[in-house]
Formats: sequence, C-alpha cells, structure tokens
Amino acid sequence: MTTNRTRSEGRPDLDPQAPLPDLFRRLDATEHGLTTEQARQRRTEYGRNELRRQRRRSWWRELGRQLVHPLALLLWVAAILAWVAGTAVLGAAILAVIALNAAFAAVQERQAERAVEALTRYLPQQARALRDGQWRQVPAAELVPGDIIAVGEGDRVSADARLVDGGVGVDLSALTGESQPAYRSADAAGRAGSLTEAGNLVFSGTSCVADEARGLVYATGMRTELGRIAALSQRVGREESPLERQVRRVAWLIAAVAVGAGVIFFPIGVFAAGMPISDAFTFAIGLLVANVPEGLLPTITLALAVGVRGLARLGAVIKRLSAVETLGSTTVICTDKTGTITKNRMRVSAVRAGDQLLDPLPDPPPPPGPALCALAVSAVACNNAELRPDADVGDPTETALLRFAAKLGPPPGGQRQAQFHFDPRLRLMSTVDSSGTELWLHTKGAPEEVLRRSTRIIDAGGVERPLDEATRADLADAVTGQARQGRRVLALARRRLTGPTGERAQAERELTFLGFVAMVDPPRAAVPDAVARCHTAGIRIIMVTGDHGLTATAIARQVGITRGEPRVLTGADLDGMTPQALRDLLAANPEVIFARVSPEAKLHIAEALQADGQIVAMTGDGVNDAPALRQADIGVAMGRAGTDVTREAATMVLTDDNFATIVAAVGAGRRVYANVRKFILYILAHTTPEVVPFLIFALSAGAVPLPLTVLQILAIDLGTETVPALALGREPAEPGLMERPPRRRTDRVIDRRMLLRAWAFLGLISAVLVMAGFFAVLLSGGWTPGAPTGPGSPLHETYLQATTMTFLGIVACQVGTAFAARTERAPLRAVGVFTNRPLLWGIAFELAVAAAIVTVPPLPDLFATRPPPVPALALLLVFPIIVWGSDELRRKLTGS
Ligand SMILES: Nc1ncnc2c1ncn2[C@@H]1O[C@H](COP(=O)(O)OP(=O)(O)OP(=O)(O)O)[C@@H](O)[C@H]1O
Repeated sequence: MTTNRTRSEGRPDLDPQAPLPDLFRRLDATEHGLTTEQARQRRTEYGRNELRRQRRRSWWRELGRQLVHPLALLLWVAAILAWVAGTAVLGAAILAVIALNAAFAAVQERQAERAVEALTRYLPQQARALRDGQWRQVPAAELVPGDIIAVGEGDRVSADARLVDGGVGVDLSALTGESQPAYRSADAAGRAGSLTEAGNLVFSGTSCVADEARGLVYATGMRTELGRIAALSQRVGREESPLERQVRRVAWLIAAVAVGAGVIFFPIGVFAAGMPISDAFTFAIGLLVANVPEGLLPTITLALAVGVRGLARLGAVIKRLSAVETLGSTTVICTDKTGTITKNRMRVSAVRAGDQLLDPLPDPPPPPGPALCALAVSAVACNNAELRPDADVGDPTETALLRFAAKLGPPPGGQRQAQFHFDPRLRLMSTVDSSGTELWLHTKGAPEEVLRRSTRIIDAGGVERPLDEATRADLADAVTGQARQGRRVLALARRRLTGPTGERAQAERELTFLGFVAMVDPPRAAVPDAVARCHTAGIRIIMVTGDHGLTATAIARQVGITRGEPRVLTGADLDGMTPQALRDLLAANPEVIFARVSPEAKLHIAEALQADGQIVAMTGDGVNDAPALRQADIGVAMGRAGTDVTREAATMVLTDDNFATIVAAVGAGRRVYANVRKFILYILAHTTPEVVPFLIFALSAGAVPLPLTVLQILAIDLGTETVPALALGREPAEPGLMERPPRRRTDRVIDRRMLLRAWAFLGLISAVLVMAGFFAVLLSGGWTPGAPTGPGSPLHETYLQATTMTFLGIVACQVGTAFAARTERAPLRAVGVFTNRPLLWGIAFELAVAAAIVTVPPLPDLFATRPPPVPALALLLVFPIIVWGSDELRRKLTGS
C-alpha cells in the first residue's frame, strides 16, 4: 500500500483502470467487501468521504465587501462632505454608522450562509456497501477505498468506483456538463485519456439513472474526480430572490429620495429659515444619512435564513433562500398520491385468483388452491423487497405482497436469472426465474397493462384456458370495482419460457393472467386538515398519480381534494393534447385529477400551469420526475421514499414525505413574507416624525427652533430602532394568513397601502404627538415664538430639554408602531401582546439606549440632550398607547 504517499499527495497512486485483480490487490480488498473494523481503520487513514467546504470568505473580506456596497459608498460621500464642511463630529458619526452597518450586514450574511449550509445535515446521504459480508445502508461519508458498493436507478454515486459487476446508466452532468446519460459497465474496456470517459468507472457526485451495478471504491472525499475539480463546492445556491431584488430597488428609490430631500433642504434651510450655511449643510447631510436604508437588505436576508431554519424544523429542507419567498406565493400544489397523500403502508385486502374473488381476504386466508398458489409464487418471485424483523426493506407495494404470500405458506424458492425493472411508463415489472429445469417469466403491474399482454388465464383449479373477450370485460369490471373503493390494484401473470428472453417487449407477451391483488393504503391522518387549509388559502391541489383514475378519485374524495365531480385525465388523454388545450382544460375545470400519467407528463402539466401565471409546487420521487421538479417553481422531493436524483433536482425535500408538510411550508413562506413587510413598515414609519420637525422649523422661517438634531436622528435610526426591527422578523403567523388567496405575482412587497399606513397614518400621528411634546416643554419653560434659544441664552437649557423630548417622543412612538406593525389586519390580541419575546427584548434595548443617551455621560453632551421635566416624561408613557391604539381602531374600522 502507498497510503502515506497517497495521503500526502491527496490522490491514490493507482490506476483505476488496471486489471481488476491488480486493483483489488492495490486496495487490499476483496469482492466480499470490508469488515466494519477494516472500514473504521481506513477511515482514520483516509478521512471521511466528504468534500471539504470551499473556504468561506474571510471575515475581513466579507466586511470589506459591505464597506464598498453602493449604499455604503453614498454614506462615504456624506462623511467626506461633512468633514469638508468642518463638522468633524458628524463625519465621525457617519463613519461609525458605515462601520456598524457593515459589521451588522456581514454578521447577517454569514448567519444566512450558515443556515443554508446546516441544511445538509438534515439530508445525510446513504450508500449501500458490502460490510462484514452483508449489504448494509451506510452513511456515504463513511465509505472508504476498498469498499464494495451497489448503485441502482435513482441513486447518487457516493465515491469513485471501478465497476466489478453489472452496468448502469449514469448522468455525468455534474462532472462533465454532458446532459445525455452515459452507459458504464463492468465489462467495458478501459480507455486511455480522460478518466471520466472510461467505460468501467463511476464517479462521486454523478447519478445513476438506470439499471444496477456493483463497484469497488478506489477514491473517496477530496481524492475523487469531484473533489479534484471541487465542483460540488456550493450545492446550495445563494442567488438573489425576487423579494431581495424588489427591496434593493426600493432601497435605491428611498436613497434617491433621501439625497433629494437633502439637496432640497439646503437652499430652504439657508434662504427660507435663515440658517447659517454650515448648519444647513450639516442638517442636509444628516437627513440623507438617516434615510438611506442600508440595513434593509441584510435584514431581509436574515429573515429568509430564519425562515429556512424554521422550515427545516417543520420537516421541509429548502435548498435556496429565495425559495422561502416563492413558497409563500404558491398557487397550485401538484401532488402524487402514494406516500404523500397516503401512508404508503399497504395491506392486501382482496384477491382475485383465476376467477375466484376473495373480498375481503379472510385472515388467516383459506388453504390456497392452485390458482392462489401460482399468484403467490409470482408475487414473491417478481419482488425486490425483503421482510425483516426490524424494518422491512423495499417498496411498500412489494412488502405488502410478500406479507400476503407469507400468510399462504412458504413459497417454493426459484432462482432469479434476470429482471426487467419496474418502468413507470410501462407500469410493469418482470423477472425471469429458474425453477428446477424450468424457466419462468413473472410479471406484475397495472391490471390493464398486464391484461393487454395476456392471452390466457388460469382457473381456480390451476388449469389454463384462452382469455376470451367476456372474461376480459369481467376482469376489467372487477378491477374497476376495487379501484372505486380507493384500492390499489396490481395484476400478476406468468409465462413459461422455452428459450432466451430477448428484448423486454418480446418477453412480456402471451402471458397467462393469474389474478390480481387489491391493496388498501390509508390516507395520512394530517392530510384532510392540510387539504382544507389549502382550500381556505386559495391554493389549488391537483393530484398527479401513476395509479388508476378511480383509485385516485376515491382517495382524493376521502381527503377532501375533490368535492364535486373531478375531471379525470389519463396519460393517454394527455398524449393527444396540445399545450394550449391542456392550459384551457386546466383553466376551465377547477377539479382535475391526472391518473396513469408518466413522469414526463408531469413536466407538461407544470408548464401548462405556469404559462397561466400559476406558481407551481410539484412533488416527485422517481428518477424520471427530475425534469418536472426542475421546471416547477418549487420542486418537492421525498426525503424517505424518494431517489437521490429527485432530491438533487428539488428545491425542497420533505424529511417526512408528508403532504401536510408542504402546506405547513407554504404557511411558513407566507409568514416570512408578511414579516418582511412588517419590519419595512416599522422602518418607514419614523420618516414622518423626523421630517416634520424640520418642516416646521423651515416653514416658521426660524421662529421655531430646530426641534431635532442630526445626531439625535442618527441615534434613532441606527441605534434604538435596529433591534426591534429585527425582532419583527420573528413574528408568529397572523391569524387569517392562510385564509387569504395567495399573493399575486404582480404584488409588490412595498405597496401604496403600506406607504400610506407608514407615512400618512402611523408616521403622522407620531409627528403630531412628538411636536406636541416639544412645544409643551418649550412653552412651559417660558418660550415665545422667535425667542432666542441658542447657547448662552436663558432658554437654552429648556431648548435642549425640548429637543430631547422630540427625540424621546419618536422613540416612544416607535414602540407603539412596533406593536401596531405586528399585525396587518388582525387585532393584536389575536396574536397575543406578549407572544414575540425578541420584540420585548428589542424594546427594552431601545429604551435602555435612549435612556443612556439622555443620562450617561458623556452621551448627553455628545447628543445635546437634557432630561425633560417629570410631567413631560409622564406624557411620553401615553405616546405608544395612542399610536398603537389608533392603528388598532383603524384596523377594526376598515377591516384591514
Ligand atoms: N413495484 C411495482 N411493480 C409492478 N408494478 C407496479 C409497481 N409499483 C407500482 N406499479 C404499478 O404501476 C402503477 C404506477 O406506479 P407509480 O409508482 O408510477 O405510481 P403510484 O405509486 O401508483 O402513484 P403515485 O404516482 O401517486 O406515487 C401503479 O399504480 C401500479 O399499478
């Protein structure tokens, strides 16, 4: 072994295309795999089979990035202007603002990144490896060179391996960008040149799309091809979401307004109010700095990240931050049936063997006659599941068949010779088994498919006869009768083979129909409720299933998806339909069920709905579902039953495979969006009480002294208000959130209604209160309009107390605004006054900072504050109640 050298070089010094015996020798391995102990030792030697994360951006670089953010650049300009104008204190304050903001944004960005990264923990990848002579599911991270692994359709390959047996179709696009699947087989000859072109190798990070093979692991972790090119560095995307894009645009708009306000103020201050030029300049800059919403974007990123974390706890793992927002606007959920709506826990409840129907199937079953025996033999032979005392392995349809057969007695064992995998398009699976000297084909699948390929039928006594039309019709009726009860029906057939099997179509023909089994698969308990919530939330549910139309309809009715007569469309109907016809049909029929559809059809359904402006969530579990999942706005894969390929293609993975979780996730998405609106409202509301004092000062042409200083504005916007704003992102869902139709694609996060509420209602009330406080202090101190209040004048202390009152008044009003912002339509008591703990802490922080600015030296000197008289302070106590109370009243009166 060359382990030491291997480790130091980072790649094994071996040729994976060497003759197999050489490769086994070099890897010190055998066809029987490794023992657990050997694997453990090798893990300490080679490390875990993981890709090292691409180094994160360092703290300093992240901070640097935030410092040159366009909005920060605007502040730099303001700082330079302040410095040039000789107001060094303001310049320094702006620099502090830039630094604080950058640090704040950097922390939030990093938190968001972490939240997404942490999600990989929720989806640990598994691999099948031969350990201690047995096939085991092991965490992919524990694979080591020398392991023998199995890869089958739908699996993600977890390490680089040389195939030793079988062949697989692989999708190499993650490595080579080539989207056409390639075939790799143990028998393929080695090839010089690029390793990825070698016909007998498979690579970590690629996925298996067909068949099955076994391979000898020769490289893991960073030594794999994938590790080498580090292509998987960022599997979880971090692109800007539409919400972030919208908010960025709005942030720029507000920044432009702020610059405009500053520019307009300057001449008004100088010429109308007679302010000294330097003061006017300082104030203009202050106005600009205070209103540039530089904290908005990182706060939204953080809200989305918090949403992602919350969703993971619900059982929905999201792979993109922006998906949280898309989820909230979902208008249609296309869901499959088995496992998502139903429990995927099947039990055979009726059987028809030959022409004998046992419905219900007695428990224990009667002693089986020849037909029932033949049915059971086929059910066991054409089966890849395994009954285990701890947990059954395999497809629940197949385990149900095994359990049914087991009750009839031990079946005679045959020897599997070949297999035609279950194909969701054909809806059939077959195996070729030898029994003594005989060779049999056993087929199971959708009854109509099996019937179509059958020419004979067995009778109860086991005698075969030709299948006439009357019997066909009778069988079809019997199947329909079962499906109508919501049962899943599977037919079984067989054929004695006399020669080689040949092509699939050649093998699966002239079958002898043995009978069918009907299984019950009860709906999940939480589904009817979730369906009802979708209905009230205006979300349409479309069932898209491979199962029989009647089975699907019965289940859809049981859980409330259909309430009237649904329009049932089959895959065959879809084939003959133009995209436009499909769009029209979906628009015209509120209740549609797609049955017996192929995975490809799901893609067309998603496209048709999207062409109509719908936001589509689509579930899927099979390999062929991947394109539809990619096409949908939210591709939903199953964490338990699904394949790695769909998990890779999906935006959201359900750890519990439950439909109800999709609905909960939509609710969470709506909540995040609503919370983003809440803190934007809160941040916007302070603008009016900050601008009005200046307007009064300017319009009075200096008769009223300036009620608020620039540094005080900065202290509010960038000090006291930050934490409560963040805390609004943690609001619980407002009642009624899932009782409204989804928001439209065209809806803006900041709309006119919100601006009116922020500026013209909450803001205006605050401004009135704040100015009343200012004048109350000023007048009670003996001030008359036009009286001097500058340094050295007898009224100067009173003036300082009055501006402090304005400052504290705005802080008090913002406390009221924070409570008002908590709900958009409902009364606050519907969510509970004390239910948002972080907000209560945020308000405590806000009040503590405000108190410190007024009382803790040297802050009062820096911010020019003096504690107002006690009666004025008492007045402050009612401000929040008035602001919040008025909004409660408005909501009550207007209903929104
Ligand atoms: N293991 C299997 N072997 C043979 N036939 C099967 C097997 N599993 C399913 N079928 C048949 O193929 C049909 C389609 O199966 P598919 O897995 O595409 O969808 P489904 O499980 O019925 O429903 P859904 O799409 O809602 O999950 C089934 O209704 C059944 O008749």
